[in-house]
Amino acid sequence: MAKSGVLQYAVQLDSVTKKYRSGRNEVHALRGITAAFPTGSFTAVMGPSGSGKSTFLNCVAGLDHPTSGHILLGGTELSGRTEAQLTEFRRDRIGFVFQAYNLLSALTVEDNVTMPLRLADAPVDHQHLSFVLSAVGLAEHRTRRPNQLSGGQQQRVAIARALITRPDLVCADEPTGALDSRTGRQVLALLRQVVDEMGQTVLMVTHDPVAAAQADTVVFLADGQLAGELRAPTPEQVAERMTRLGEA
Ligand SMILES: Nc1ncnc2c1ncn2[C@@H]1O[C@H](COP(=O)(O)OP(=O)(O)OP(=O)(O)O)[C@@H](O)[C@H]1O
Repeated sequence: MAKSGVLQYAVQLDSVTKKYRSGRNEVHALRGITAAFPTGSFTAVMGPSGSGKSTFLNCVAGLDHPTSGHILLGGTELSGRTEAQLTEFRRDRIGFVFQAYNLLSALTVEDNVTMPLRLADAPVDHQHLSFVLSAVGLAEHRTRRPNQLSGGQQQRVAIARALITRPDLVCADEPTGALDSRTGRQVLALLRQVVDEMGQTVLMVTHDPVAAAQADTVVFLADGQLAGELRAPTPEQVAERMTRLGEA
């Protein structure tokens, strides 16, 4: 999203490579990725199985180290940081939404959502908490526990938890993978709303063309390299591109 006429990027990658050693073999999971994702944008990452999507997301989120290249998140260079610095960076600057909601069953909705603040020893901004809980439609359920919620509601808690620190980036890995299609659509609409109304930046890995079509842009990976992108995509265009990349 342009601010003061200047395009700002939440995430920038410059020539990022990742090699894994697997026995005697080297696997080139990422082969020189250069890309930039504007602040306030919603991007889906797609590609055939093994194309490097998870590696890409893990490197951007500071969960894994690139072998070479640079990643800037909110203007901060990730390389050269210690594990402790990366842990702190992730906690404060990145929100995560996974296929499995990863909620703590003994805690209420509200305590799950504020967990990242407690881990950071940061005070709870109650106004922001109420805003986030309302935004995800859980204001009425703040004292419930996860087992008293539907799958879609649990994913909403996870999204609220991802937003509570006002992160530079929300990383979503198959966020609708465990949901039926109707509930999945509601969760995607919420992610869309988070981008449009809160100005959040969302990067989402998905296998689902319908999910990807909610994004502003879909970037495709094939064999660890960028293989094009689609702006304002339709599910049909995404599915057709995936078929061409070798995945039905
Ligand atoms: N820890 C690891 N050690 C060795 N090789 C790995 C490791 N993690 C990933 N790879 C390899 O790197 C390549 C990219 O894997 P990655 O998981 O990023 O792909 P993906 O596109 O997310 O796949 P999927 O859609 O199946 O989840 C694959 O060849 C994979 O086998």
